[in-house]
Amino acid sequence: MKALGMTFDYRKIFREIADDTTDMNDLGHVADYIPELKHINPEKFGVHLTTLDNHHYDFGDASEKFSIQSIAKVFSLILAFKNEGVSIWNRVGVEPSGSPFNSLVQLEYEKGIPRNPFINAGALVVSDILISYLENPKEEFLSFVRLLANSNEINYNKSVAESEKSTGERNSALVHFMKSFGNIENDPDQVLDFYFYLCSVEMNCIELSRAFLFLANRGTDPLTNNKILTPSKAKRVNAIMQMCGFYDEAGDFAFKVGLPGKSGVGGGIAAVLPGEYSIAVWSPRLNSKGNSYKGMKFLEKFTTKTNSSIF
Ligand SMILES: N[C@@H](CCC(=O)O)C(=O)O
Repeated sequence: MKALGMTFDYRKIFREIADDTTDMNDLGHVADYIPELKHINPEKFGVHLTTLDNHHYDFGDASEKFSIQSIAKVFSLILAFKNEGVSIWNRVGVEPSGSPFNSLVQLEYEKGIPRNPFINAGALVVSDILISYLENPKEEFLSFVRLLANSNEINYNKSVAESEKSTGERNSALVHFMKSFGNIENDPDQVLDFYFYLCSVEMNCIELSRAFLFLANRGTDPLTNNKILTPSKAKRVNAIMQMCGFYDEAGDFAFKVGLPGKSGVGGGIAAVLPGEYSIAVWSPRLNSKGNSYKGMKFLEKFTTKTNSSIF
């Protein structure tokens, strides 16, 4: 476990891996099912690592904002779990789905209870839970992400949210279908609107790795001492990331990288090594499963070179 207590020049390692992965630069495609995301420069690449003792290492476009998309599902889960407690698990499961993030098939068999909070159906239920008890869901969610990242420079991208809304038929089908099973309490349009906005949040690798840092430290932000989650809840969030954080490629990510993490179709990946660091990578071209092509490979090489893994 861990990086075996060794000290690494992480920036040098980042450079070496970047040089080593130039043959992958053209592999994969930028997500285009959300029209606004088509415009991203596919060549972008950034990485940032934050250690528990406040050391920072970056490379490339680490300070450029991008659409975090499904990575936001970790923040919404944390906010709901923090406030709602274990009753959340009556409405959403914790099993890997083994199917695409926007699949409808399992929901029919499983009577409207999504497999986990990171497939779209599960994140829509979590959005519904948040709407039920937050007075101003959008404002409060954004404040929470800003608190985690220790930055007030984080915002929704309205054009991305509205663009996804205009092509969001499948997510709309998921909400209505779950409502028919009684697993959505609020107005489906309100749930969808909140969900599209939270997916549209823009952050850079520096902010993302900062926001995930408390998950590497048993639920407490090591730099502010802010207790975000209890150690037990932080453990559970990490376990869900490990099992369900990479669509139907979670097994592959565990096998090759060996860290709990979460990806998004904007090309971002955030991951943590408990007791040591959090890391965020961004490269917009996606593989056929919807994960960042180069981001996955980069992290595989990184954890191999630094001998760091939870296993
Ligand atoms: N907003 C995206 C999120 C997808 C993702 O990043 O996995 C969707 O619902 O399709």
